[in-house]
Amino acid sequence: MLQLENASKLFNAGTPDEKLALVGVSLTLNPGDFVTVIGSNGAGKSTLMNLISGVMKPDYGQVFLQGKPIGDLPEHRRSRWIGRVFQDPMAGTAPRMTIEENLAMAYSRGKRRGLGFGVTSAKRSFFREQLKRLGIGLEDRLRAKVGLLSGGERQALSLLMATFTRPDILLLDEHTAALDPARAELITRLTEELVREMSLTTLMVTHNMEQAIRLGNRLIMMDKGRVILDVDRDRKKTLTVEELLDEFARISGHKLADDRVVLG
Ligand SMILES: Nc1ncnc2c1ncn2[C@@H]1O[C@H](COP(=O)(O)OP(=O)(O)OP(=O)(O)O)[C@@H](O)[C@H]1O
Repeated sequence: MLQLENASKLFNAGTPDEKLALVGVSLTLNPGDFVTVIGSNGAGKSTLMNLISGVMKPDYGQVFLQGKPIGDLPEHRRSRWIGRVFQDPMAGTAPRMTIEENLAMAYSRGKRRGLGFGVTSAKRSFFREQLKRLGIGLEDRLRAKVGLLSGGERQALSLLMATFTRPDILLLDEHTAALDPARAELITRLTEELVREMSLTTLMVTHNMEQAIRLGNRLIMMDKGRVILDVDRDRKKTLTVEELLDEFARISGHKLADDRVVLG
């Protein structure tokens, strides 16, 4: 279980650029929750992800994972429990290393020290088996350099690397936004499959309203550093994009200003 308790983040305190990016956000993700996150530009979505993953610490409030405070732990210490996939396919993998070396690196996360990044034959067959699940033939290219893969292939690999150690929390940061529609659809399908098979507790930021409604069991809406609406499974089942946007405007007092919005 992940909990944010009254988490706030202030940038450039005491300067003319001071910005309260998160304002006392309290949020609980129950085991197996798959929560989609939408909001205006600058609403605080990335900051929320950064506080959870440990890229930055909250200025006030706390983050708890399985009941333990983790707000002071750096990102690398949290990475054994928290997997993250970014929008940029270049971000999650090491381009000069091979597919199997990348996988070995991800695999060693969260394991006891001393196991190293080495690729043993047992690991290799495990990796091959995992890659097969993606259904895009990467299992036959274990020794290919990751820099040679297409954006979609890299993103599929990043997704696998972020999930195959079964993290307590999976953070998806607009992870399909930089892909063409066909590849975005492939990554979305893989995401749904992996999350379902492993019952991963997932938080996914998206600019695609239709996707935000269709995926997962909860949807949260953010505006000006606050969570302004938390939509449950039942309401989500019947919600339309139009109703979602109307609801946003009703609660926030303004239209959803998202320059990358995709209605569906
Ligand atoms: N490192 C930083 N230094 C200063 N201000 C920042 C920093 N990171 C974010 N901000 C500001 O905090 C606010 C929230 O930003 P954040 O990136 O979390 O929003 P977002 O909801 O992810 O926006 P978008 O959808 O446009 O990517 C914005 O006003 C942003 O300019």
